[in-house]
Amino acid sequence: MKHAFPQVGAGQIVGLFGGSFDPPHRGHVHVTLEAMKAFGLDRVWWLVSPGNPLKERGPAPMAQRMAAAQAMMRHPRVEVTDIEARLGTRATADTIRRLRALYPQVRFVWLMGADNLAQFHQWQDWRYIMDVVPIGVVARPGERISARMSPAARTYRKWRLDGQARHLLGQAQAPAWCFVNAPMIDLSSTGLRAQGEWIAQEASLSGR
Ligand SMILES: Nc1ncnc2c1ncn2[C@@H]1O[C@H](COP(=O)(O)OP(=O)(O)OP(=O)(O)O)[C@@H](O)[C@H]1O
Ligand SMILES: O=C(O)c1ccc[n+]([C@@H]2O[C@H](COP(=O)([O-])O)[C@@H](O)[C@H]2O)c1
Repeated sequence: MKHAFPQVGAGQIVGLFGGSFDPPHRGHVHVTLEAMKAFGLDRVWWLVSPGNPLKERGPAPMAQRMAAAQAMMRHPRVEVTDIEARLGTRATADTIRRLRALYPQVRFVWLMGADNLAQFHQWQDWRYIMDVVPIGVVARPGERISARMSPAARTYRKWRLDGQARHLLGQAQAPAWCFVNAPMIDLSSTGLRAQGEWIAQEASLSGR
């Protein structure tokens, strides 16, 4: 039986990779695999968001994005979930509060691309997030400098783990964050939407 909430053993390190996934693309898969390897994660959960609080445009319907994400990300240690819709949370800080209460034995790590670190100080309760979960940031084309110079990176510069210690991030006590310069993939959902690739990609994933 498929459980509504992912099952995970005590003591496991779970990377939370939140996104609109509108549509999902190979960049998301790449970040997931790089992060799993770099930060010593046991599992990654893709949190398909009901809607980014900072984006005005609402995403495509959840069922469509979930189906496409499940087809795109097939890996035994990665789970694609609509848990935020089930919990009724949208802001990441609220999701993390709820997940920590639901899974007290699990160590969560928040994962994101460098563009989100550049904007992180605009997120609701962003300091709470920094203070309770380690954060793994993966390089994204064109975003290296803006991320490193961002208010969040500067405020928390003392707690940045050196790249060489990245495999310790999953076990680190927050605040702790790490930026990895993995090889980058220059893909975005915006670009795919502009090319009308959403429909084409969905059709090819579902074998139509
Ligand atoms: N090519 C990429 N390289 C690194 N990180 C990425 C890449 N694409 C997406 N991400 C990260 O994946 C997470 C989810 O991103 P999202 O679903 O918004 O995709 P996106 O391509 O950024 O979409 P959009 O163009 O609509 O903003 C974010 O943390 C984002 O930084
Ligand atoms: O909590 C916030 O205020 C907040 C603001 C912007 C983005 N987020 C989260 O960041 C993740 C990436 O969002 P997106 O739209 O860039 O894929 C997704 O899980 C969003 O819910 C969260």
